[in-house]
Amino acid sequence: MVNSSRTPVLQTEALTIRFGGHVAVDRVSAAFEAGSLTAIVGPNGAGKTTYFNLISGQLPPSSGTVYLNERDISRWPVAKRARHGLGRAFQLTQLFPNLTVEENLGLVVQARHGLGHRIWTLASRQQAVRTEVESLLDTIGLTERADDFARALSHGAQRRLEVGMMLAMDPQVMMFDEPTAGMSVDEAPVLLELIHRIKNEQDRTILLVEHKLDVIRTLADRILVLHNGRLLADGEPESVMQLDVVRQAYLGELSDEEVA
Ligand SMILES: Nc1ncnc2c1ncn2[C@@H]1O[C@H](COP(=O)(O)OP(=O)(O)OP(=O)(O)O)[C@@H](O)[C@H]1O
Repeated sequence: MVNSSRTPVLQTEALTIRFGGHVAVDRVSAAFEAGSLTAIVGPNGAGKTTYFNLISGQLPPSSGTVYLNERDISRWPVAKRARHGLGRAFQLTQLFPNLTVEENLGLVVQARHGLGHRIWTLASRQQAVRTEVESLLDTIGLTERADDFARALSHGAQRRLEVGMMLAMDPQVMMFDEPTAGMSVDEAPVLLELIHRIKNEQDRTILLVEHKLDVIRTLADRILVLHNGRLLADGEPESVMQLDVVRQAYLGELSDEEVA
């Protein structure tokens, strides 16, 4: 449940981007708190992925602001946003196919420790990295596959390894754009369960672009509905999904004039 008295970790204020004459994201203001999972929904072309790109830094806004812990990060490049706690699954983290699962995780953990703990001895640093990698392997359910090459994993397991690599960066915010796209019916629930656990066990702020209503109902504390780049509704899933305007827009039955 979102507690509105807490300071948001992430916030967008009148965030807007135009492509020529087309406004793909149109003055979207929303705040996201620690420990919350927000699903961003809307018909095809509503602006969901573009909104994500503006938050993670792949696109610069035409106007409006993105705040991370109350700092204006609107003009920061992707890598700087990532270093300051914005993690985006399957984009910022790239697997090394010819390294093992354990080595992939170790690289990210090592990079973080190397930067943050220069005064440690080599031995204590190596031990800390090992312990953290073991814990990550357990979290993503790949302990048994630790010595396998990343390229040998199934699509679903590779996505879980990427989530593990993102977790290794210890982000405050985790963004997932249709995380189960292209997964088999066996693989999708495993990844969703992992996202659920991350949400429950850790105080992460999670943003999820998702089309599947059952997934949204299971995972989300809150739904943002985008339509033609505008924020059409924002609230708890059950009440938002009841709104006629949302049902019609979500199903694509509403003309642009009716929601303007
Ligand atoms: N780089 C770009 N240049 C021009 N138009 C763009 C660009 N990126 C997105 N758009 C347009 O902005 C609108 C929003 O696209 P976006 O991909 O964000 O929608 P979406 O809600 O994520 O859709 P889907 O559910 O189909 O992925 C679309 O009309 C799209 O064509």
